[in-house]
Amino acid sequence: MTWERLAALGDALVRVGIALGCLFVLWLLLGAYLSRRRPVAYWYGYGFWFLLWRMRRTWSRLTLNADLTASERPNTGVFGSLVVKGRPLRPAVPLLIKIRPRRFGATAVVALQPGQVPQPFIDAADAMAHTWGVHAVRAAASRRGRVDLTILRADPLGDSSMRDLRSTSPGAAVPVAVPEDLCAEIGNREDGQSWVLDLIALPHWLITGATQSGKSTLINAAVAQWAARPIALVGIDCKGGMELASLAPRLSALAYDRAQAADLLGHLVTEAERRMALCREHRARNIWQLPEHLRPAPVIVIVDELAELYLIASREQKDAALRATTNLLRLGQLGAALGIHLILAGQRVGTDLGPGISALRAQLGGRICLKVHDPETAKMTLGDLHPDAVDAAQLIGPADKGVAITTADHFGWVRARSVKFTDDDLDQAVHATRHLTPRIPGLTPPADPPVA
Ligand SMILES: Nc1ncnc2c1ncn2[C@@H]1O[C@H](COP(=O)(O)OP(=O)(O)OP(=O)(O)O)[C@@H](O)[C@H]1O
Repeated sequence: MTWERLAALGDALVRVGIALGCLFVLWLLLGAYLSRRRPVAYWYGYGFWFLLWRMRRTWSRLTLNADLTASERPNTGVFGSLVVKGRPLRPAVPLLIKIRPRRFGATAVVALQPGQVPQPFIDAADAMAHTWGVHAVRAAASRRGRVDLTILRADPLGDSSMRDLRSTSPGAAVPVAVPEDLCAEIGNREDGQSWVLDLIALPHWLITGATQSGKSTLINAAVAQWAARPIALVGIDCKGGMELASLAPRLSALAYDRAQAADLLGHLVTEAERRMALCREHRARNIWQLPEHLRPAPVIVIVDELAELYLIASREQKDAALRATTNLLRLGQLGAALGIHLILAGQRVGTDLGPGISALRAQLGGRICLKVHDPETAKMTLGDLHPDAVDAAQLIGPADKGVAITTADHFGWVRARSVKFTDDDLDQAVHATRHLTPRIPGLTPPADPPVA
């Protein structure tokens, strides 16, 4: 090869090198622009591929260090009279497959080795998040032999700015309720989906949270949507009506103390029995199977400070408390199919409220636990359905307003954050929809604002 040809080749190589360098710089600049302006596009174009590379590169070491491997041969041996157990010499690494990008991060599936169970993978979710440098990893076993991983690239709950939740325009009368009316979108879930209170899927809810944790904000965000639909809202606020008074114009009834609550709940039990007879007569298994012209309005009973119904200071209060809590339990048992739903909120729920509280809790399939001060409330709210969620609930900090652990479809539970819904938003929604307030037999709408 002559000197000229070598020089020409060198020249060409330098030009290719410069072109590649320019492309690389352009690629970096585009990445920097997208990461600031278009985070989702950045994730699909850049972030996810870095994560994929990182997951593939670290998977074997991660499984080894976190004891997630199986052994191809038994890892016990007999030496004389001793049985020795050790680390397998040839560990079998479970397969990491189906790594797919998603808006919120990624999903992947772990194919377990024979003899492995999902629990160690669920426990090691934190180790995975640290290794891959992501916000969180959730592991759930939905199928035999598989563990589904949901990888969250960042905390999607950081922003709780209010979106337009009032999909049904307030003021527009809708004559007959349909099941979808019972869904209220109240915020964002950690997996990037909307946080929806769906009273058809889960008819009754328990919401716990210390003072200033965000209970009212969350309930009000739901109420604003229900108010715009043909749904009766009923309030029980034994703190003298202080919390629910702002809903009064749109409430079909409001009780300010335990005796009034006992009467109100008694009327609702009678209404449940009337609906039951109606369903029986028309061979319907729930109110949604009734002909439209006969279908009664769904009723949502909102109880603020549940403990106030249970705690008694004197013998006279005992009778009212017993009536109120027995009626509440009956509604929990009968209400779901009859369109009577319970949203029960409180700062503290514990076994000290009496044996009735556990029976009531068993009827409340939907759970929301905001920041609570005592482990028992977190356990009472989540422990019976999702024992592994109790620790997550206790990690919610006092500054995490509106952040909660909540019941969720296929995950079992998920972290979520409600929208920031202001008192002005609520006033607007309540006043724009007051003419939609349905009449329920036996209930009288509140006439005037309560006197505390
Ligand atoms: N999702 C959210 N994002 C930001 N701030 C929120 C959120 N939810 C609630 N807050 C704020 O937290 C504070 C307390 O909220 P809220 O009144 O709903 O709490 P609470 O649990 O009902 O309190 P209390 O039991 O004392 O009535 C309010 O200032 C509210 O604006």
